[in-house]
Amino acid sequence: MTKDGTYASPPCMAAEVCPSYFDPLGADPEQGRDVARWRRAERARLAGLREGLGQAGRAQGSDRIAGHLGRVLSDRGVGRGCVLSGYWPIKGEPDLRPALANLHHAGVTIALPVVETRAAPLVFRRWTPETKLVRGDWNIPAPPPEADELTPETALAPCLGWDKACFRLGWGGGYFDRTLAALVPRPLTIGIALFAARLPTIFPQPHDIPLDLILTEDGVAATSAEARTDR
Ligand SMILES: Nc1nc2c(c(=O)[nH]1)N(C=O)[C@@H](CNc1ccc(C(=O)N[C@@H](CCC(=O)O)C(=O)O)cc1)CN2
Ligand SMILES: Nc1ncnc2c1ncn2[C@@H]1O[C@H](COP(=O)(O)OP(=O)(O)OP(=O)(O)O)[C@@H](O)[C@H]1O
Repeated sequence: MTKDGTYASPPCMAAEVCPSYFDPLGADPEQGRDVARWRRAERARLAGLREGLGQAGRAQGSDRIAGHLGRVLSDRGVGRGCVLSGYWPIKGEPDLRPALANLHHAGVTIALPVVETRAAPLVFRRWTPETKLVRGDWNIPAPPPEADELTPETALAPCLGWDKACFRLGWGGGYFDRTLAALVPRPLTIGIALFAARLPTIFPQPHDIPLDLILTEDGVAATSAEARTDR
């Protein structure tokens, strides 16, 4: 608004046409249920796709992603003294454990995500190749409760599916979205995915937070900055 009480540009009336337009909590609950059902089916399909690659196919993909990851991190100045969170692979997720060990030896502090409270943000705890992991929620190996709690500046997020706007489909707990919503400042988030797991859209819901970039065996497949200029 200008000093004389007029608007510098005409007011936008979109909220009067569709009251939910500016209200992130105004999403249609029925549509939300349809999306949740569709996501469950897609998770099963995408997990099957990964399964179908076999051990050797998945290992090849992991090695290629690890190669690209090294470059992406050094391009963005992630190195000695930085805190990076990885993940311990489950259910055919790309296995970046050798890359995490190499980063540790290069002086990067590595953390792993831990579900300490259900339906709450993840906690990140320090990992080194010597850390004895314990079985956490969903049987995911995680550092023990006495490992140092860290705040990652860069976070790797394994994706079952992804879209060009950098939205991620995970295992359905909503953990990464809750975590990114709570972390200030938000870490640089790198989705780790197979190129074939690309979806035209994940039908983003109000709680979904886009990642900064998606890294696949073919290299950087999407970036948030690119998604913004696409609009
Ligand atoms: N390797 C790895 N570690 C990770 C993640 C990951 O995606 N991969 N996570 C990334 O976030 C967190 C764990 N994510 C989880 C996601 C879902 C459920 C779970 O209980 N899923 C239910 C379905 C939930 C629902 O549909 O509401 C289930 O399958 O029974 C548990 C943990 C932290 N660690
Ligand atoms: N910030 C949030 N606050 C409260 N609930 C949330 C939040 N983010 C996600 N959720 C809940 O989590 C549920 C699952 O979310 P979604 O389908 O996006 O999971 P996902 O990203 O695939 O899972 P994950 O991150 O665990 O791998 C949603 O239905 C939503 O109710």
